[in-house]
Amino acid sequence: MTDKILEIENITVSFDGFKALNNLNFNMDAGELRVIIGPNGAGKTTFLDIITGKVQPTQGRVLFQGRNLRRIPEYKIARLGIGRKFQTPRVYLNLTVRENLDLVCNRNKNVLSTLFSRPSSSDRRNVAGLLETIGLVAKADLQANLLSHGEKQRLEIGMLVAQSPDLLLVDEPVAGLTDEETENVGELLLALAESHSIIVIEHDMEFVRQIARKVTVLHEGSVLCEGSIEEVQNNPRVIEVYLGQTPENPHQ
Ligand SMILES: Nc1ncnc2c1ncn2[C@@H]1O[C@H](COP(=O)(O)OP(=O)(O)OP(=O)(O)O)[C@@H](O)[C@H]1O
Repeated sequence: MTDKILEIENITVSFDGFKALNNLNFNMDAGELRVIIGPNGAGKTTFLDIITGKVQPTQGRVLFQGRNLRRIPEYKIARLGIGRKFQTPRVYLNLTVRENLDLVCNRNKNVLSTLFSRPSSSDRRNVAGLLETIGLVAKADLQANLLSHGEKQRLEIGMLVAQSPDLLLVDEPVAGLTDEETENVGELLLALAESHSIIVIEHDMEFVRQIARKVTVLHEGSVLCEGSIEEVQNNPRVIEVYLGQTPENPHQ
């Protein structure tokens, strides 16, 4: 048994010779909430793609709970316990919040039987608990198209959690959200982090400060540095990469 939920060893991903990931090494303990930042084109999305099996590495390997994911198809990796939340919410807009959650809580049944049969008492408990967790109890019977963007994001995170993943991958969850919605999503992720391992990719530094314990900075397909938000923000190489210039020498 390993206490590492994820180990990424010497991963390179080449697209026609261009290395989107370049000899990248990364690992994460079970139970961690890790935030990944990096300038545009640093390789953040590709990093998630190699974990979920959407992209196969040119070189290197990904171990999830000690298991090599090489050549395992995307849908099987999802079943092993890796859930991914994309940037734009993918909820069923014509269903209510509760129906959306019912669907995933009953994912072994088909859509029609889920909608037209009475959910079992354990399913009801699950859905009630999830509604509570995502803060949408009062909106449970509202159609999802009437939710705000932030509420849709929270609903989709709830749908992901309903599938009981061991590792949650969350891609820019607060892009386009108001400050209040951003804070709500942050609180939700912090609550989920008590019982899940989570990787969040994010640009919004205010949000990163709200949720981050440990931050990994990607640059040109490799890990530039890791540490607390303060360590990372004060790292001269990070400053250089973000500003695109060498920081001024304070002694000059
Ligand atoms: N399928 C592909 N074919 C060719 N190049 C690609 C492909 N996917 C990504 N890239 C390139 O790889 C690099 C890393 O892309 P990636 O989307 O992973 O970066 P990112 O850090 O997520 O960027 P952003 O913050 O802009 O979303 C970029 O230069 C991108 O153009």
